[in-house]
Amino acid sequence: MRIVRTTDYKDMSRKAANIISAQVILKPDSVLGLATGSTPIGTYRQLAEWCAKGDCDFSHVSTYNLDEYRGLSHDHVQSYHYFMRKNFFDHINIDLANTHVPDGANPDYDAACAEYDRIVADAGYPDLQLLGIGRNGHIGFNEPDSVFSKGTHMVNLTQSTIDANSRLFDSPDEVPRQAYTMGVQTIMYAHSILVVANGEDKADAVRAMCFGPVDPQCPASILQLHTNCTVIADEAALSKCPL
Ligand SMILES: N[C@@H]1[C@@H](O)[C@H](O)[C@@H](COP(=O)(O)O)O[C@@H]1O
Repeated sequence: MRIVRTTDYKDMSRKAANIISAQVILKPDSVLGLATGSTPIGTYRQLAEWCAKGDCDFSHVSTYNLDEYRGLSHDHVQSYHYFMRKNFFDHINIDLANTHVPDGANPDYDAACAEYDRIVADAGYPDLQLLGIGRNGHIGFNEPDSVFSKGTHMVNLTQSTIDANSRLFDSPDEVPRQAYTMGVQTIMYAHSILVVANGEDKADAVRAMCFGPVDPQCPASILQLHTNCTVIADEAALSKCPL
């Protein structure tokens, strides 16, 4: 696991965007695994800026998002389908047909999850998987558990995740209680992984991810076993790490 320290959120976002941009320059038909949350927004903005200048071409790229709330339509403003269009896809030259997000609108979770596993596997798994990290060490929506999850599956969100994500909804009651997420094993199949983290409220999770025991109680800790994983984090997020 490589750890890159950045001064602040902007610096983190630019460095992460540089790595994604290099991936796409070196392999124009890259398969990218993408994440939601507030952390990667700056990375997406930077990439969109470079794309507008002609420095980064997404026309042959395909994308697979980690997760989606169960029960939200694709155009619901809090859905991750909507989030990705608003924060990234609408601002780059990607073919929307090549973008994929688990189908939270399909109430049949077995079918929705099996279908997503199939298309991610058919794509050969991401060349680069971008990840944020939850305050409790979750990745995608893989919450602390007694085992590491495998393929795409439905999860019941923990109260701490519901509380953390409620800032994006009008009221906590509106936050969906369930989601579909790629499993930890699928995430580990990515050929390279890039984790972005900023702010003091991520410091415990970042310490557990990078220096704690590999334990499903901190799902991100398994990334220590990935052979090509880079963590880009600001001073505050790294403040509890023994560096
Ligand atoms: N499912 C997403 C995760 O993929 C994301 O990493 C996490 C942290 O979000 P933020 O970056 O807003 O702290 O939030 C959500 O739970």
